[in-house]
Amino acid sequence: MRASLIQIAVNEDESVDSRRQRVAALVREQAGADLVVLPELWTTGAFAFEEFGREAEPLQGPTYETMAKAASDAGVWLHAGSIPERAVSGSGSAAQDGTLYNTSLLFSPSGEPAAAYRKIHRFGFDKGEAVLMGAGQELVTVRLPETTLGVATCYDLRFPELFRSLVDAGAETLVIPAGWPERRRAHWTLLAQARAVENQAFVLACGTAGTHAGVPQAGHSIVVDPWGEVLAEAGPGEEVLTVDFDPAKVAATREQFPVLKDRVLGLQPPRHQG
Ligand SMILES: NC(=O)CCC(=O)C(=O)O
Repeated sequence: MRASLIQIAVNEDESVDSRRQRVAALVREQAGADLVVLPELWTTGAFAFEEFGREAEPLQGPTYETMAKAASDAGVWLHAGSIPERAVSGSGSAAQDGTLYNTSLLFSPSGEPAAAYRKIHRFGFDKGEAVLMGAGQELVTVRLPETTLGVATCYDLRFPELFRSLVDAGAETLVIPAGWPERRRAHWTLLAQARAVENQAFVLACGTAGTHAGVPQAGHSIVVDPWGEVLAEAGPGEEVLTVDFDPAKVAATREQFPVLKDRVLGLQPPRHQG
């Protein structure tokens, strides 16, 4: 299976619409890949909080339309990264009208919508995304012919229980678009490898490059196999990271080294001693 991770540079000197058209052209260039992955909030930048409201789109807005077409032109499964979504009536079970979400869009090779995932863990503690956006409530997996994707976004990477739930739901390839800052790059690489090893799954983690809102981005998109080996890693700048991998390695690793079968669930809470 061939995956291309497009590590987009998100700089303020490019308009959202120009970037959208430029990214669509990059997706089209990936014809021949099975899966193409874009980063988190690449229209605005994940740290450009003031842009979230200004650039928010309904689920089926301009980014959706442009990316659906790019997926079908290229004939690829496309994880189109995430957009600032402004929810409208009927756009999701728990959605409130007008609420913003950090929503990932996935398309089939014919440009049909395959899934939408609203980021569950919002970053920023008591500011930024954490206060501007609503939290997603639903896990998302997507069945491809070769593998089952489990979807998460950026800060979600720090929450291992989310990934274990995705694995319990059948995920074999964990896809993580991100806008991860340079100053925590060591965490990015370490956590991507940890999620691969503990879940015996492929991890495809696609970040942004460039600098927006004064926050230099880490780049260094990474693909890790179920044994924790790094199959490919990007540099700091804009880059298309292409990797061939064998999805059957997930089942083989889980069979040869069956740690997931040794999980002990439902432990008793500690008793007070002394
Ligand atoms: N956009 C994000 O979720 C940033 C996450 C981050 O910077 C971190 O976890 O560290």
